[in-house]
Amino acid sequence: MPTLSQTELAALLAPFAETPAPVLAQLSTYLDLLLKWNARTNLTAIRDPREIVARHFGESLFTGAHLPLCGTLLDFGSGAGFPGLPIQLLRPEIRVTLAESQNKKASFLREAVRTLGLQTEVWSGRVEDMPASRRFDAVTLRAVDNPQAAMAGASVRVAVGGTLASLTSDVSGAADALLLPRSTDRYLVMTRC
Ligand SMILES: C[S@@+](CC[C@H](N)C(=O)[O-])C[C@H]1O[C@@H](n2cnc3c(N)ncnc32)[C@H](O)[C@@H]1O
Repeated sequence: MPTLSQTELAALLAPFAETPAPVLAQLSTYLDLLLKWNARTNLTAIRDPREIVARHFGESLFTGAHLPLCGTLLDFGSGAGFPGLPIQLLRPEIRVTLAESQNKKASFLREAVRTLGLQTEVWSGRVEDMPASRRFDAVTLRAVDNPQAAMAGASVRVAVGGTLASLTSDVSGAADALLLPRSTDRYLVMTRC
C-alpha cells in the first residue's frame, strides 16, 4: 500500500500546480522510496509524509509550472531531488541534470531515477567541477548553504537568454518574485540572464 493515496496527494498539491494522474502515481512511488531511505539516512529533516508532499513536492511542482519553455535544466544542490525531480516528472520534455555533491544523496537520486524509469542525469559531485562549457537553459536553486556563493556558481551555468530560478525568502532587487503557496515569506524568484 502506498503511504498516501493519489486522492490525498492531489489534494495536498492542489494549491501548487495541476498535477496529472500519471505524475501523481510517480510522485507516490518517489515518496515511498524517499521515506524508506530517510529512515536510515538523513535525506530530509522533514519526516511527516504530508509535509514532505506539501513543502518539497509542492514547491518543486510550483516551480516547474512557472518555468518558461526550456530544453535543459540544472538543479544545483539537488539533495533528495528538490526541485529538479518533481520538475522532471511534470515537464518530461526537459533534459534535467540533478547535481549533488554528497555521495549518499547522489546514490539516492540515481536509485530514484532508475525506479521511476527516467533518463535524468545525476551529476555526483560539485557543480564547479562540471566542464566549464556546460550551460543550461534553466538553473534551479533551493536551500543551498552559502546562498551568495551558490547564486554565483549557479549564474555562470545559465545559458545566454536562460533563466535562474531560485526559491528564497530574499527578494531584494528581484524583478519577478512569486509568493509560494502556503507561505508568507518564501518566493520563487526568476531572473532572465
Ligand atoms: C540543504 S540541501 C537542499 C537540497 C534541495 N535543493 C532541497 O531544497 O531540499 C543543499 C544540498 O546542496 C548540495 N550542494 C551544496 N553545494 C553544492 C555544489 N557546489 N555542487 C553540488 N551540490 C552542492 C549539498 O550537498 C546539499 O545536499
